[in-house]
Amino acid sequence: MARRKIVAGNWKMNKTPSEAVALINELKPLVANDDVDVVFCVPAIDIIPAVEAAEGSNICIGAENMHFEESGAYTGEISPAMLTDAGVKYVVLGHSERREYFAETSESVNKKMLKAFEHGLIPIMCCGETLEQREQGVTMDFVRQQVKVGFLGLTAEQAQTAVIAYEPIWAIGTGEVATTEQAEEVCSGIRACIAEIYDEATAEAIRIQYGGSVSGESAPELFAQPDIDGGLVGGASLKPDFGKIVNCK
Ligand SMILES: O=C(CO)COP(=O)(O)O
Repeated sequence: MARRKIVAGNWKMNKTPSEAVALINELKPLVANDDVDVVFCVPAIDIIPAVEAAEGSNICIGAENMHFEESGAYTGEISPAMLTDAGVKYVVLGHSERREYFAETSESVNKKMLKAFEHGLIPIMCCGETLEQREQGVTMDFVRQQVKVGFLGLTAEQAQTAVIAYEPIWAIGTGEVATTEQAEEVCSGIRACIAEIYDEATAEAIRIQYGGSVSGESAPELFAQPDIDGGLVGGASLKPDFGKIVNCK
């Protein structure tokens, strides 16, 4: 069965609640497409107005992070139940910016992956190498390790519904998009890794996105690759260009 494409915007730390509503209203008609899963991952404070603004459209709202505990003394954090109660369907986990600036590790990402599934949230787990790692030729080893640890303890059934976003760190926000060959090579390697951990059926089902300077111009070729099932889009998800990315053929 063909995998359904999934195009997600990662707004990062952009847009106030009122700006979020305005942007969703602006982009709603541009991203209307029932053949693709369209997700807007927004800052925590934007979630409730974003869910309301997206109601009746094909847009699902995602979060950019969550804590791995149910509740408790974790000042400033957001729990999985808070997300689901607010109408969130997806959650980005282990983005390289969180790994770099907020000390996230593959182990903490794994705890979050397990907790997300307990709450029926679909995780979009990010992985990807630095420029230095690419130059040293260790990209695939590094990404495989991120995936293996991130997926520890997940059942095949859970793994099949998870989304992995391959985001080479050197391509994020730099305007330097990976070549189609580089992106496909790693995404197919990730799929092979899932087949090793689980089985072919799980590898065939899991959706793998590419992220890193995706634009309306670069998306068609990237998304046409056999192992790339859509994208996780930063900067361009805040603009009408996101409509082109969602609708690219
Ligand atoms: O980090 C990204 C999405 O999570 C990619 O960001 P850009 O599309 O701005 O490069």
